[in-house]
Amino acid sequence: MTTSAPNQQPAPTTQGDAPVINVGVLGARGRMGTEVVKAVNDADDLELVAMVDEGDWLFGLADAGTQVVVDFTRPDVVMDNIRFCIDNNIHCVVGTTGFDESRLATIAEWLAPKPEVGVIIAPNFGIGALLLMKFAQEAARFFPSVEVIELHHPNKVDAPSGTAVRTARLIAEARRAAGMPPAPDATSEGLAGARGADVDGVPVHAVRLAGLVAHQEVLMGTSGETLTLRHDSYDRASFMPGVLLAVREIGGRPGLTVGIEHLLGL
Ligand SMILES: NC(=O)C1=CN([C@@H]2O[C@H](COP(=O)(O)OP(=O)(O)OC[C@H]3O[C@@H](n4cnc5c(N)ncnc54)[C@H](O)[C@@H]3O)[C@@H](O)[C@H]2O)C=CC1
Ligand SMILES: O=C(O)C1=N[C@H](C(=O)O)C[C@H](O)C1
Repeated sequence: MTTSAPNQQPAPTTQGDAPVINVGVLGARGRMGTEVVKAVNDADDLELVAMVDEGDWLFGLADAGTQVVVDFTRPDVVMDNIRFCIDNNIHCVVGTTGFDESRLATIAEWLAPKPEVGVIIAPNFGIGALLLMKFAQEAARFFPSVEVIELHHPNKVDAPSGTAVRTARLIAEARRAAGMPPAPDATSEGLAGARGADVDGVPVHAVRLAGLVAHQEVLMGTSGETLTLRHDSYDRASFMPGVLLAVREIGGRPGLTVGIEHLLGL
């Protein structure tokens, strides 16, 4: 691990002729953090310089010469982490959930005086999940009815998932753009929550089940037919190509980027 003075971008090391990116992982002992540590260690062009988890000193990131932080922590701590990274000129690839418009606006304000720093907030790094969102957006205008079901492991801290919220919002935007009225629904809820959470007019249902990792279905319906789109992450390795892509690209993408679909040309 290398060290450098805080508040300065460290000089990159090299792997052959290619510069090596110094990576720090926040939430390094968690389910996703552990997988990121493995993926970074396996990549020739990346060097793991800092592993930080709850109770560790954030300044360790700057002291180790971190150029890009990957954050998989918790919604209640992630904003402080991002603030620290921006203040210390460290690019930030964030997979942690819990971002609404107000949080995104705050990050944009923090970034304003730091035009060279990049923050990528990605609700999902899985290629299949991103394609599902894209297909759902495409299909939305053809189906008056739509519901989202997300299914996850029971240790997940939040509900609904960040991916489900993003998917529902993208579908709602596509419906509005097509001038569609709200989805038909004559049901009155006998028990609160029976129809799921309302995200921008789209019902979102959250299932928590032992044995699952991360899964999502979008159900669409019209007269006499339905369309079901489903994505399954069976292993957290599924998120790693997207995470590494963001780590490699963020240096060339200053400012705030939401989602990695543009990095993939989607
Ligand atoms: N964008 C994506 O593709 C994905 C996002 N996620 C999201 O990532 C987040 C983490 O998920 P998991 O790894 O399953 O959770 P986890 O609970 O296994 O890991 C979180 C880790 O963060 C640590 N932590 C807590 N506070 C911290 C702090 N202040 N500084 C540093 N570390 C701290 C915890 O000790 C723990 O080790 C969740 O918000 C989850 O929804 C999960 C999978 C994929
Ligand atoms: O906590 C998880 O596991 C996941 N979180 C993200 C989310 O909330 O969308 C991404 C993926 O669904 C796995």
